[in-house]
Amino acid sequence: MPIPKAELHLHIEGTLEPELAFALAHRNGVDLPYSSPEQLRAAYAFDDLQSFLDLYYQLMDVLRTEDDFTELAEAYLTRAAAAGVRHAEIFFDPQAHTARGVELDDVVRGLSRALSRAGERHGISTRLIMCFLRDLPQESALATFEAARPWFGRAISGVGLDSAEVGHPPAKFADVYALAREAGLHLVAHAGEEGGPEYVREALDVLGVERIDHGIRSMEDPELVKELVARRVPLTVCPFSNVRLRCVDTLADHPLPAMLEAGLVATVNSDDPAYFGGYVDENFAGVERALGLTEDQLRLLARNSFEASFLEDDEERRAALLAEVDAYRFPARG
Ligand SMILES: Nc1ncnc2[nH]cnc12
Ligand SMILES: [Zn+2]
Repeated sequence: MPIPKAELHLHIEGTLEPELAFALAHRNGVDLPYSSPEQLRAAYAFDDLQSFLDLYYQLMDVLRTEDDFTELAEAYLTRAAAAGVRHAEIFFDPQAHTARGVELDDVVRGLSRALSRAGERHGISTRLIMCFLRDLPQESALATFEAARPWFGRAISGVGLDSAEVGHPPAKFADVYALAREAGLHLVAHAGEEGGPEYVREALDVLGVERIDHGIRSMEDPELVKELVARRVPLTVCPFSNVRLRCVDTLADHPLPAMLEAGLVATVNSDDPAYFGGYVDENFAGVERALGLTEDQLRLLARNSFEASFLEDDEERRAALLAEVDAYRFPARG
């Protein structure tokens, strides 16, 4: 069994495997511009974040009903359990669905149904984080926030910020983050993926986020790194994603070892595993192989994932999961 871990950076729409996309397209009468799952998978060659997002938003069109969202999340949770995931904080993109005429309540109800069964079925505790699309105006995020209010503190635990980063700095969303803070929600944001370290700085200072999603470009600003270390702000790093979206040349060039060396609270996650070549266990195995990470470093990454998770309402579970990590024995290396 892979080492126990929390997955903290996972877009549920990014777990839509080609086979499920075709099954849902058939069920819902949606035409896909590909003839087979194999042909679709062959289109997964990206030049940058935008070229991925174009396909990601296009393929989402197959998700129409509450049941579709339940099936999507159930498939992820089944795969995540095999990856050693014991706690998952899952992103979703409400605006990408409501813009197509899918009701927010259907999305949340469908996802929640799978998430609420995950403890019993898969031994996984879960949280749901609603992301705002940063390439849309803040007014759209504000309207989404108000529509989602009935779910706060029940199905929805936090807000995040994703989609095209460059040209859409965190400060654009200062008002909606202030409201989310007042509502008692957790705050995270993608920053420093394609955008520079100034995006990370702004997410911390203006939005007041508790975690940074990606954050790899923080490494370009030593003062920022010092602050992230001192404040123990976690970074949810996604190695396969960074390579597939050409933020990093190859896995062997990934800054993860330097981040750990600097004392950052880095974690390893899969981002959009159906598109980027692997789930979180495969990301762990990939960095182990390409970067020669030691067992101590792998254990630290797993510990960091639970320490960075929003489990403060269940400290007993956090402690139990950390104890599982400490007791884990790695298989003999071949
Ligand atoms: N890696 C990523 N960056 C920004 N937005 C996203 N939406 C889904 N995956 C994303
Ligand atoms: Zn992401």
